[in-house]
Amino acid sequence: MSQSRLPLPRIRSSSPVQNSAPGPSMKRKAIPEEDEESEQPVKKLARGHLQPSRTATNLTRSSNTAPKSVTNTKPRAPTLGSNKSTSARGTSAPPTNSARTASKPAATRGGRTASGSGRLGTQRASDDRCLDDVYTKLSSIDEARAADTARLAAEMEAERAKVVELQENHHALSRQLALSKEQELSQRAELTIASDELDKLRRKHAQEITELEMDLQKKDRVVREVNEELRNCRNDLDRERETVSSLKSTLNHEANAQLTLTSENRSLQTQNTALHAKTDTDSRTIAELTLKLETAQYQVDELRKEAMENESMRRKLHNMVQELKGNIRVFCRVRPVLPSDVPSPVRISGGRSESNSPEPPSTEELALVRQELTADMAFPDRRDHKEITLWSSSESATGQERKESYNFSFDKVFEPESSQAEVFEEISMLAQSSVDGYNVCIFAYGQTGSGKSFTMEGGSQVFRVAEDLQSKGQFLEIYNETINDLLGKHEFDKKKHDIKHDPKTGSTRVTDLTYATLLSSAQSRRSVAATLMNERSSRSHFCETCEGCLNLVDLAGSERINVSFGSGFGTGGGNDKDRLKETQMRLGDVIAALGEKGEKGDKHIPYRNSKLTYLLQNSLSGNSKTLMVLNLSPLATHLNESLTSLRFATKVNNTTLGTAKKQTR
Ligand SMILES: Nc1ncnc2c1ncn2[C@@H]1O[C@H](COP(=O)(O)OP(=O)(O)OP(=O)(O)O)[C@@H](O)[C@H]1O
Repeated sequence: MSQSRLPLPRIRSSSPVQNSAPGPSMKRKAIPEEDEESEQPVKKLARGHLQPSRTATNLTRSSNTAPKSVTNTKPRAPTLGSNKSTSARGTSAPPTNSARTASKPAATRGGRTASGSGRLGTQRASDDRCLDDVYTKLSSIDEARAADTARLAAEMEAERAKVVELQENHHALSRQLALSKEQELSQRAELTIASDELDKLRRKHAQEITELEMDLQKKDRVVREVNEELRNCRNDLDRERETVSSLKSTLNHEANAQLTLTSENRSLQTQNTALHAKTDTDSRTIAELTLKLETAQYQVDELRKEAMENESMRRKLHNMVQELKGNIRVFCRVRPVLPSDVPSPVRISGGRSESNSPEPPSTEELALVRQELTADMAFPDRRDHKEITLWSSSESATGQERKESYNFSFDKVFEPESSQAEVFEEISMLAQSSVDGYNVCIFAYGQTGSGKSFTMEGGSQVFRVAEDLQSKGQFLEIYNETINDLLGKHEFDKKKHDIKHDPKTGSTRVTDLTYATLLSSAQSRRSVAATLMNERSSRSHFCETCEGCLNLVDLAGSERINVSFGSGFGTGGGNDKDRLKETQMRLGDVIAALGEKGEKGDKHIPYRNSKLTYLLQNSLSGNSKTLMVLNLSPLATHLNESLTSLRFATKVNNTTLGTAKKQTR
């Protein structure tokens, strides 16, 4: 009963629902759904109708859905009469009495008959009231239903109009669809044709592309070649640019130089103008000077003539002086004490041999040691420097020290402190004679290490005269009675050299000797050997000859040969020693014979006894000027040797060679 009091308007158009099931609640639910379903397609159709420009496919779909929608939304005709079970509620007419009667329950009627009449009457009255109420309600329901029906009819009408409209739309759309299909077909045909054409075009294009690709490859190659060429061109260009830039800089440089030159040129032109003016002045001066010069030249010629006459006079006088001095002269030179003369312990410990002090010796200590080492000698002639005195000390038989003095006098005595220049000063006087055309022989004599070579070669001063004499010279050494060409190709040349004298001219010649200009080349090849006595000892007799003008003789060590060779050399030493000593003796013999000849006049001179004396024959004869330089060691240990040398030199000094003759060529 409570369900019958639900709001009635909501069940007004539920005729299809009436068939379905039992409860009114279900009816209420179904109605809105159906309404919505039936309304939705209509809305859709309306939208579809409003969009007729859709594609053919869309249109087809729309046409498929449209009829369904139409079907669904087709308004149903009222089925009031057809549904018997709902006819009472489906119609709007009020229910009839018969129906009301028929609807009275049978049980109610039977019960009233069976019970009491009072209670039944009451009961019937309330039932009637109820029934009246129901009828009242029913009549209001009927009214509402009638209103609903009218509204539904109106709605149905509207729906029908919509359906008609939709159908029209549908027809229009169908036509449109057909048209579209036709269009589609024609378009498809066109498409096929277009596709064929496209295929053709594709093939054509493919062919064209192939050709183009080939062309492209060709062009690529060309491009590569062109690129390569371009690169080369760029490189060339870079090089050209560099060249251009360097040329530009050169150009700039040159331009600057040109500017400088131009300015210099201008200044030079100015100078030139000034110089021209000066030249004019100078020309005048020159003319004056030329005149003066000519005058001076005349005077010079006059003076030259005078000088030549004076020179001739000088030579005569010089020769006279030399002759007055004697044609054989002797110089004596004492060398200084050398550091090598000082014993090594003294050199290291400074003279205090007992001390191991590494300190070098003081100057005073060294002077003291030197004094101790030096022989007792003096040079008394302080003015002319012609004397030397030596003292020897010995023990007397009584055991007392006995001192003996020895005085010697020579043409010149040089003290240890004498310089090479001083010695040369004196020697050059004689050497000058060779320039004047005399045969000159200068030989150094003395014991080993006494300074012969030093005097003859030191500073090459003597040889300067030789160079003045003649540009060429011969250099030889006599070693073991064999002549060795010092300018030859080998150290000891194999050639046999002979000495040739020309009695007519008084000249001497050695066969197969090499001529040369330099003394140094000869000196380097000289046979020099270290001996026990001397660090640098020449054992050869060294001679230079030049057309018999000047002979410079550096003799081998004299008396000390015994000492130096005796302990210093092994096999063969004795042979050398004997020969050297023999040479000295032969020279002494010749000089002694020359001295005696001076006294006797017909004395035989043994020149041929040695190579050296034979070579020097013309220089040692009465026709030449001879100088013997006696070199002495200052050491006390060499005193005896020094005395022997001094005695030999005195013998030579006392020798008279006669008058020298001038060699004319
Ligand atoms: N006046 C001097 N002043 C300084 N040193 C000298 C002097 N004389 C000689 N000497 C030195 O003494 C050493 C020996 O001299 P040099 O070689 O001239 O002797 P030498 O007589 O030619 O010897 P040898 O006969 O053995 O050839 C050399 O070292 C030389 O320099």
